Amino acid sequence: MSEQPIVLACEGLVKRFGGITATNDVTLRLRRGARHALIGPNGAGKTTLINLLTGVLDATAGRITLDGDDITRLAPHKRVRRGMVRTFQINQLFNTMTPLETLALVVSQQRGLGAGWWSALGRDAAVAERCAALLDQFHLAEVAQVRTEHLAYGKRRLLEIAIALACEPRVLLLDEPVAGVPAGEREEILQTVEALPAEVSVLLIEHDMDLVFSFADRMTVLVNGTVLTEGTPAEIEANPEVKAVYLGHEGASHG
Ligand SMILES: Nc1ncnc2c1ncn2[C@@H]1O[C@H](COP(=O)(O)OP(=O)(O)OP(=O)(O)O)[C@@H](O)[C@H]1O
Repeated sequence: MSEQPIVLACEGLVKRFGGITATNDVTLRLRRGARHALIGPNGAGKTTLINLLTGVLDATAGRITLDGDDITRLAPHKRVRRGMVRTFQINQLFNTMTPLETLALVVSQQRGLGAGWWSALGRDAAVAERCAALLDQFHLAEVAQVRTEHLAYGKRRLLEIAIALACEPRVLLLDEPVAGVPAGEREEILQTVEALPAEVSVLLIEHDMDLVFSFADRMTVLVNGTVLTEGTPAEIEANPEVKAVYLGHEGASHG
């Protein structure tokens, strides 16, 4: 893994909100095909960092590069076009659409078919095939025609990841995929996340330590906006500083 080139990097990234430094000199490097987790207690600055990487927030200082190109000041949609995609919470989805319609919209948009998405699904075999493959991959085939507002919560979270993947990302920022998902529906999401395409570089932000430790081959621990340490899951688990930070929180041990 260490031989793989760096796809996404931030160097010395800083974000201040008035007197609060939410991101403090953060350097992070994501290699091609990475399974990298970003963890940290509540308020550590994970959401702020994701917002900086995606361009929702402007950095106060520092630099972000994608495939070596400086994207620090690039608009969010242009970062998506360059292959960096994040998952979005369900409340931003079209609730009255079905998973099939939603994916057809994203896939046809992605292929430059624009507003002709619905007829594209009927006429364009490639769009229909891609939608069918995504529905299959994300365990959504049997609910493909069900309006999203009627889907079980776990299925909605799967649809969120399917939508992100429909954008053909090279870098996927996976934002708390199992947050709020009932126990009985978690396994399906864990399996699906494990089965994401190997060539896609994934940065996972997650509180669930079972998922983090089963998924990640590299971890960065953020505390008070600062990188406390970075390492393999074994190194992170054995690190007394990490343990101390998590005491009284959700616990950095798993299983
Ligand atoms: N728009 C803002 N204005 C002022 N302060 C902010 C803003 N956004 C975040 N902060 C502060 O920055 C710090 C980091 O917040 P952030 O939401 O990034 O943490 P987090 O690690 O994502 O937390 P959680 O796991 O609870 O979601 C917090 O102290 C928060 O209060």
